[in-house]
Amino acid sequence: MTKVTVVGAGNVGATCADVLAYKEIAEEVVLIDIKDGIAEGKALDIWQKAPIDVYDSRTVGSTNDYAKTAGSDVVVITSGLPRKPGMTRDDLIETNAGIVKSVTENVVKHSPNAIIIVVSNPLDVMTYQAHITSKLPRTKVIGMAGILDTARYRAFLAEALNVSPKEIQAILMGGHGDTMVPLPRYTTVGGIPVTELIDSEKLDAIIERTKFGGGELVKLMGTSAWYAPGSAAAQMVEAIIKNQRRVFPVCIKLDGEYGIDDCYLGVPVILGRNGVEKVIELDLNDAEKQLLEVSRSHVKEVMDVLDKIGSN
Ligand SMILES: NC(=O)c1ccc[n+]([C@@H]2O[C@H](COP(=O)([O-])OP(=O)(O)OC[C@H]3O[C@@H](n4cnc5c(N)ncnc54)[C@H](O)[C@@H]3O)[C@@H](O)[C@H]2O)c1
Ligand SMILES: O=C(O)C[C@H](O)C(=O)O
Repeated sequence: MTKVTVVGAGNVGATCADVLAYKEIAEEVVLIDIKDGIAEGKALDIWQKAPIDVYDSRTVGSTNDYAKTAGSDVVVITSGLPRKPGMTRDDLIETNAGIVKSVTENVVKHSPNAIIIVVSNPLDVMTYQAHITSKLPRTKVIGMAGILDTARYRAFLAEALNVSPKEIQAILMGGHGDTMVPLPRYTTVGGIPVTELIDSEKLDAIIERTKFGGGELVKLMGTSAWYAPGSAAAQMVEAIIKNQRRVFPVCIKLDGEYGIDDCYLGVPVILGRNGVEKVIELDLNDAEKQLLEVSRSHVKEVMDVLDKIGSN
C-alpha cells in the first residue's frame, strides 16, 4: 500500500493532503499536527469530500502520534511558522529549525525508508536541518520551492503572452528567496524560446515579480500562500510514488555540481522512486553563474546562522 504522511495540518499541509487524496496519489494519506484535533478534523473533512469528488484515497489524522505514520513511503514536512508582512523567510529560522528537527527525528524513527520533502521556511536551510537530523542520503531529503517559484514565473508569462499556462516550460535555480535565479534561456512557450515572444523589459519585470512572488501574497493576505505550495509539494510526491522521472527544480545538497560543495540549493533534477535520481548540470553562461553565486552565498550565510543556533 502506498502511504504518505504530511506533517503540519495548517494551510499548506492540509492543501497538500487534499491534493494527494483527490488525485489518488497515495492509497493512505496521514495528516499529523501538534495542535489538538486539527489534523483529525481536516483529515475527516477531506475523507467526507471523497464521495463528492469521487476518490478513494483514505485520509487519517493524528495529534502528534507518529505510530500512525509508520511505514510511510514519502513524508512532507510543512510544520512551522509562516511569515507575516514585514518579515523575511530567514526571520523564521530559530523557531522552525527546532520544529523541523524534532519532527524529522520522529519521522525517521517510524519511517526509516521514507523520502522526506521539506516545505517549512527558510526552505533551503530547513532542508539542511532535516538532512543532518535524518542522516539519510542527500537524494532522499529534498526541499520544495523550485516548482512553486517556476509556477509563479510561468503563470505571469502566460498572462503577459495571453497563452495557456500549460504551454510555458521553464526552469529556475538557486535559493528560495529574493536571490532565486529564473533562467530565460531555458524558458519556452510551446517549444519557442520565450525571448522571441516578449521584449526584454517585460521579461525582466516578470522575473522581478517572480523573485518577490511569495512576499506579494504575504502582503495581500497577512500570511503566506498555500494553494500553489500545497499542489507543488503533492506534485513532487506523485513523481516519487509513481516513479515518473519528471524534471523539476528541487532543493538538494550540492556535492560538487555547478562547482558548489556543501550548500543546499535549487537545481534541476530527475525525480523518481529513489528521490533525486540525477542532478542535471546545465551549461550556465557567466551571467547566470554570477547570479547563482550570489544565491549560494546568501544561503550559506543562513546555513551558518543555523550552525550557530546549535539545533544540530
Ligand atoms: N517552500 C515553500 O515554497 C513554502 C511555501 C509556502 C509556505 N512555506 C512554509 O511552510 C510552513 C507552513 O506554512 P502554513 O501556511 O501551512 O502555516 P500554518 O500556520 O497554516 O500551518 C503550520 C502548522 O504546523 C503545525 N506545527 C507547528 N509545530 C509543529 C510540530 N512540532 N509538529 C507538528 N505540527 C506542528 C501548526 O500547529 C500548524 O497547524 C511555513 O514555514 C511557511 O513559511 C513554504
Ligand atoms: O513567502 C513565503 O513566506 C512562503 C513561501 O516561501 C512562498 O514563496 O510562498
